[in-house]
Amino acid sequence: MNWSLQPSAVFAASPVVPVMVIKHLKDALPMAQALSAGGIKVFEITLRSAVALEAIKIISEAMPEALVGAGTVISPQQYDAALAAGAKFIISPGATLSLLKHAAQGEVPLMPGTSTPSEMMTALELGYDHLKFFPAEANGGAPALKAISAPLPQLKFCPTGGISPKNVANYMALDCVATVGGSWMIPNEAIAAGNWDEVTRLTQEAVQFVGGLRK
Ligand SMILES: O=C[C@H](O)COP(=O)(O)O
Ligand SMILES: CC(=O)C(=O)O
Repeated sequence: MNWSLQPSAVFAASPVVPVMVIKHLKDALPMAQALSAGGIKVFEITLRSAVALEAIKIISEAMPEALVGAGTVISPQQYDAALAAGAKFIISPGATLSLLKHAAQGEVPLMPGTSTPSEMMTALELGYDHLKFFPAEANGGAPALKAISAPLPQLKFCPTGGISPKNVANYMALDCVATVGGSWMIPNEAIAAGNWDEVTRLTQEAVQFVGGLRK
């Protein structure tokens, strides 16, 4: 890999990676600023909305110090589009061979989503050792990740999907976990109401709590 940034730097940047769904472009900057005010330095903007690429561009330009990446990238074409929009890293819910091979030749790191030993071994064979464990809770949560990762100690994970203050400590207790992804600090009601102070408050709480659980 000849990436401009190491995935380990993305995992190290914040104890929590906010999984952002931006439906309206007007929310892009206020959401990123509210998260930043709460202590977040890394942003995963999911390509789940029509304005996502534009949101990546706006936030990257306005906050050059921020590590702005794209999530829900499921094809080589989307990898290229996110890169062109300014994404510094790419996250996927899955690990197709076409995406793994494409990103291995690309400029920015891909953190593919995996949930089985075979997917993890395929990713490792192609040079990927920083992976997402997705969807974490639905796949058995921290006990499952502990068991799956035991024979694969080379791998580091960012578990995502169903993580909340109630279960996050179970993940952070694992040697293979230094950061988790989630959307609990960006509730839909707060976004709809433009209640960015609430997003900052929840983010501060999350960063302090999860940061305190780092080893
Ligand atoms: O698909 C869901 C995202 O990965 C975030 O998951 P979450 O909303 O359960 O935190
Ligand atoms: C959920 C996830 O991993 C993604 O949307 O990229």
